[in-house]
Amino acid sequence: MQHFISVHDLEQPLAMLYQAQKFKKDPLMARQFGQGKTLGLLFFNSSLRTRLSVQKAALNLGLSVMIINVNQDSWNLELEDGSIMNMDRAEHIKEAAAVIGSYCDFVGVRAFAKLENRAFDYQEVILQKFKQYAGVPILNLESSSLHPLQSFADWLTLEEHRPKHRPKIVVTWAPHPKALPQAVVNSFLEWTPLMNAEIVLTHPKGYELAPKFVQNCTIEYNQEKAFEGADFIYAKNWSSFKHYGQVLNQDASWRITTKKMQLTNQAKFMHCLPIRRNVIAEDAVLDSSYALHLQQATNRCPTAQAVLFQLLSNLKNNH
Ligand SMILES: NCCC[C@H](NC(=O)CCC(=O)O)C(=O)O
Ligand SMILES: NC(=O)OP(=O)(O)O
Repeated sequence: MQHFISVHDLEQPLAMLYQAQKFKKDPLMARQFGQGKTLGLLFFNSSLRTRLSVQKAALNLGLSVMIINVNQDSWNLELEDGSIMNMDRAEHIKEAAAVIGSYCDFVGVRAFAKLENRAFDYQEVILQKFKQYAGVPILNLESSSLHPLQSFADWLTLEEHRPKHRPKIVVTWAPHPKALPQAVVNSFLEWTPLMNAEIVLTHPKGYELAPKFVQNCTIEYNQEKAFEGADFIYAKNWSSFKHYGQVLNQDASWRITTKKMQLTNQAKFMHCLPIRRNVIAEDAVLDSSYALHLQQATNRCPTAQAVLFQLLSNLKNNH
């Protein structure tokens, strides 16, 4: 694995899962593996879990970590080729990526969708330019359209709670006041073929996702019907893909409640966090024994560690 941009970069997904399970049991089992190597982490957007879990995973492997909040701590970056840079952007991504690549052995990048121009967002311009100009492996810390580190932690969490039968996983849209990216839900759907489960996606009309992400799931517009017999409820808000970046409704009847959870097969509740309480899901759901959101967050460490371990192994083999 040279880069970790999406699930498609995994050469042996099951081996990665086992590696994450091993790191969960014994986080320091390879504590010198990364000695002398440096991981750079670049954030164009806010983060709590990704920032801390990747840092923790790196420290467990003996890596050095450097973090920068781009646009706040450093210079505003120009992304367009050939632009005349006489406005507010002081540095071009070509130079910035090359410089960072010369200081770091690999680089993690978080750059959310701006939700203004669908084609631009889905081309993953920032990530691709880093890949092109940094000259080192790139790690996706949530890009415009994908969040593979989250999906990997979700997969580990699902495996820890897998019922004896083939589970039914329902991915449900839930209301939110702001326009959010589609990255988490796209990415989760992209990882579901690894999960040996029936996947049902439920959302209001107008919230259809990009066709390439919904090939392995059934779409059910009636949320209550979708919940019947579910073993896992994965809640997430996203803004419209079709009417790109728009909030089409904030219909509170889509909120996850204990009453709705009773329609399921004693389903576990999942969310990637951060979550707005009593908007996406009510307190009683988040404070219940069937809520897995904190376990998902915990699992961000061993899964990130497995990814870093694999990238490091590849680096070492190539030198
Ligand atoms: N990394 C996990 C999710 C990040 C982002 N959520 C947010 O921006 C929530 C912000 C808010 O609730 O105001 C998203 O949906 O992609
Ligand atoms: N779930 C997740 O990626 O959280 P952060 O946005 O806080 O990193």
